[in-house]
Amino acid sequence: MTKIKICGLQRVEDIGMVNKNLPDYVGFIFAESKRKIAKEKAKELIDKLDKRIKTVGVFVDERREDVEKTAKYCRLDILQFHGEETAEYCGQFRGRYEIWKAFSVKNRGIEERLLKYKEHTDLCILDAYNKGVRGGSGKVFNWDLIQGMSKKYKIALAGGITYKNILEAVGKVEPYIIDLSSGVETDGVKDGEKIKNVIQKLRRGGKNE
Ligand SMILES: O=C(O)c1ccccc1NCC(=O)[C@H](O)[C@H](O)COP(=O)(O)O
Repeated sequence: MTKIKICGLQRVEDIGMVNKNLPDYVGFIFAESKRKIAKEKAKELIDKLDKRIKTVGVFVDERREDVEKTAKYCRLDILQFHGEETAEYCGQFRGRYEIWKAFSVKNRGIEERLLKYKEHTDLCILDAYNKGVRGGSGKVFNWDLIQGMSKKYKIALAGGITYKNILEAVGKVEPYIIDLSSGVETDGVKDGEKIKNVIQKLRRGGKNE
């Protein structure tokens, strides 16, 4: 069964929504973003989170010491690097945390990049390329560019996934995880109905619609 991550939680209400619907992972953005959260607030939310849900901290080109501080303080399970971090940088945290590295997909050259990180990371997130925006853009990329990739790499598919295209995404890319943020928001905040619908749709495979 494809796993699901809901990214960019910021409010106590968001925790209520995920606790009801139990995605496999939730993400907190510690980088510059409209979804940025302070580590103190993230900890407050994580303390209220259902223990069956794993926590992912999202960082962009952060100093190692600051990542360590935030990860320890919030007791994160997984570190997601969404910037220009090198494979060696990612590898420094390995063993203590699960390590995910995000890549924006522009062309078929993506596989060469994934190969460099394979030994140093646990999973790669394939996301849309958008000039000036690191993640959470709500834009879909051309999935043909990563055809067959999930056979060789452990992959999370991100970028513009919604209730409408989630099953097509799973069928075409066969990722280990589907990662969503914008697609479960209304007017820039997380929407409980959208979270429920998308998780049910994935888990029921489109049955009982
Ligand atoms: O979501 C953000 O605001 C963000 C900002 C900076 C770096 C990463 C960010 N998000 C990372 C994610 O894992 C998102 O879930 C992923 O990019 C998909 O987003 P969306 O296209 O909105 O579903």
